[in-house]
Amino acid sequence: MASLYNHYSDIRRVLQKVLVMFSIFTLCASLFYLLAGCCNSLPLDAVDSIAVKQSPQLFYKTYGKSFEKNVSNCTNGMLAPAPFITSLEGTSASESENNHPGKDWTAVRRLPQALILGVKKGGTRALLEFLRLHPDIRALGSEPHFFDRHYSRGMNWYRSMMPKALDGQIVMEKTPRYFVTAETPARIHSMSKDIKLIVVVRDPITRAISDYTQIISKTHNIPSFETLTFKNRTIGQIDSLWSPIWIGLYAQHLEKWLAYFPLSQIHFVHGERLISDPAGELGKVQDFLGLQRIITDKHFYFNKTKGFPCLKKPEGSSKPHCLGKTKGRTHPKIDTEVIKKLKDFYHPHNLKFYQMAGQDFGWQ
Ligand SMILES: Nc1ncnc2c1ncn2[C@@H]1O[C@H](COP(=O)(O)OS(=O)(=O)O)[C@@H](OP(=O)(O)O)[C@H]1O
Repeated sequence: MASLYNHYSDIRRVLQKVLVMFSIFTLCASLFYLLAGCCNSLPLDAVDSIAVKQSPQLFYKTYGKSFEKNVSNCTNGMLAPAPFITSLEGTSASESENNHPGKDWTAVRRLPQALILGVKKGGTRALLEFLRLHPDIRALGSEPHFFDRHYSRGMNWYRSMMPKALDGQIVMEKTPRYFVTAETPARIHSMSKDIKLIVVVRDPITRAISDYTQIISKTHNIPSFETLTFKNRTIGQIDSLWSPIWIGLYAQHLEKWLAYFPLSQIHFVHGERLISDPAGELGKVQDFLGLQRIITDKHFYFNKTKGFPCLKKPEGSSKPHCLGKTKGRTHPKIDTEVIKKLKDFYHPHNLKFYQMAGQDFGWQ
C-alpha cells in the first residue's frame, strides 16, 4: 500500500514539473509573439529614411508616443538602440513600403505646395538642401522635370514622385528649367492657383559663365565663351538666343509667370546673398512659406577650401556637409571687354527685372 502511494506521488511530482515547464514555455511563446507583433506595428512606412533623416523633431513630435511605446515594449523599456534608427536611415521610402504593405499610413504623397522654379545655376541645389533641414518641409531630392519634359505622364505620376509628407508639412521640388519654359506657368497654375513659387536669381553674367563652365565640363571642343557670346563680334552683337545668355533675361521670363500668378506668390532669393549670408536668405524663404524660422546661422559654417557656406550638421548625420564638386566650380577667366559688353547688354533687362520684381538686386 505504501509503495503504491509512493508511486502515485512520484507521478504527481513529474506531472507538476511538466505542467510548470509547459506554463513557462507558453509564457515565453506568448511574450515572443507579443514582442514580434508590436515591433511590426511600428509605422515604418510613415517613418521612411528621409523622414527620420530630415526631420527628427517632427518625426518625434508625430510618432514620439507610439514610437516610444512600441520601442519600449520591444526593448523592455530601454531606449531604442541607435542602430535601429540608423538602419531606418538607410531604407528608401519604397523599400520601406514594400516591406510593410497594407499598413495604416499617416504620411501620404501629395502634390507640391511650393516649387523652386529656377534659375539654372542660381544656387537652387544649395537652397533645396538648406531647406531640407526644416522639419516642416519634405523636398524631392532629384529634379522631376514634370512641367517641362514629362507632363504627358500625368498628375498621378507626378504625385507618386513626391516624398511622403505628414499633415502640415510642405511638399516641394526644384526643377530650374521651369522658369524659362513657356508652357510651365499655365500648367502649374492648372495644378494649383495658390502654389508658392521660389526663384533664385544671380547676376546673369556670372550665371552665364557658370552655365558655360558646366557645358565645357560635359562636352569637349566647345568654342570659347567669348566666341559663343556674340552673333557678330566685330559689331559687338550679342547672341541673345544662346542659352547661357538667354536664361539671364529674367524680365522676359518673369513676364510669362506674372500672367498667371500675382507677384506676392513669387519669392526671389538673392543668389549672391545665398552665398554670403545663407541664414538671412533662408530666413526670408521660411517667412514666405509661412514656416517658423528654424534654419538659422547655427546651421552654417563657411568652408574656406570650398569657398562656400556648408552645413555644420545636416539632420540625420553627424558630419559637416558641403555641396558636391559640381557646385562651386572654378570659372574660366573671361575677357574683360566681353564682360563689359555683357554688362551693357543686360543693363536694361536687369532694370526692367528689378522694376517687375519690386527689388534691386544690385548687379552692376
Ligand atoms: N553653399 C553653396 N555651395 C556650393 N555652391 C553654391 C552654394 N550656394 C550657392 N551656390 C552656387 O550654386 C551654383 C549652382 O547652382 P544650381 O544648384 O542652381 O545649379 S543647377 O542649375 O542645379 O545645375 C554654383 O555655381 P558654380 O559656382 O558656377 O558652380 C554656386 O555658385
